Amino acid sequence: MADAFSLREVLAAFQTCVTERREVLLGPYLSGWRGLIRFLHSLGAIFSFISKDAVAKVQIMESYCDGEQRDKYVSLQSMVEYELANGLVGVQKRSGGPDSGCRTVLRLHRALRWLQLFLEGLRTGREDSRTSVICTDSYNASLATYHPWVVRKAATVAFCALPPRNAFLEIMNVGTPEEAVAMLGEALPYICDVYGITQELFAQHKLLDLP
Ligand SMILES: CCCCCCCC/C=C\CCCCCCCC(=O)N[C@@H](COP(=O)(O)O)[C@H](O)/C=C/CCCCCCCCCCCCC
Repeated sequence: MADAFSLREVLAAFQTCVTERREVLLGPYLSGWRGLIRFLHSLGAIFSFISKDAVAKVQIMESYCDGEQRDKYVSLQSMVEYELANGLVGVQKRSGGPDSGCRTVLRLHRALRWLQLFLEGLRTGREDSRTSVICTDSYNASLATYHPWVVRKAATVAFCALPPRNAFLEIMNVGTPEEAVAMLGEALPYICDVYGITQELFAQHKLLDLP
């Protein structure tokens, strides 16, 4: 099936994100997100409010990457430099203008922290552990801080629909649960690396609290 989720492709995308100069390339970064969103779609309509928001953010970034200033949106580093130098990042409050690349990536970046915690929880969890609990714990330790009550509530209800851990590992399309766990062990360092570089870059430029 052409559109089926492939953890291998997501892994390859996050792996090729980071250059030798420790820059994060936006092309593979967004293609990693596209792969994750494809997986989210396969989990059913209850997750559609989450995937809609993720798709919207990826689309904003794709429009910058394909737009007139595309050469400034090759990497996170070039994007930050360009948007800061040109006063495109609204550091005080949302201006009503188009969302900047920095603000949009920040939302995805925070979600990447959730993903890191969730995949680590899945990888190290017991066979009989509940995916919904792993997901809720990871969410509460990361993204939930930035979400209003109503979003937190809706997200927590949706998590209850997640299949048990082994069924979840099977739908990841990698093979047996053991093979999926091994692949998660391979994937996580790349995701952590992308997260760490982005965190440092945004902290350095005081961009971690963009409204
Ligand atoms: C390796 C395979 C297994 C794991 C596959 C996981 C697939 C996950 C795919 C996508 C993750 C969703 C990313 C959501 C981005 C949310 C960004 C955000 O925080 N947006 C909020 C703030 O935006 P602004 O208003 O400031 O523009 C927005 O309010 C959010 C609304 C929607 C709710 C977001 C809930 C996020 C829950 C993340 C957990 C996803 C659960 C997936 C279950 C496996």
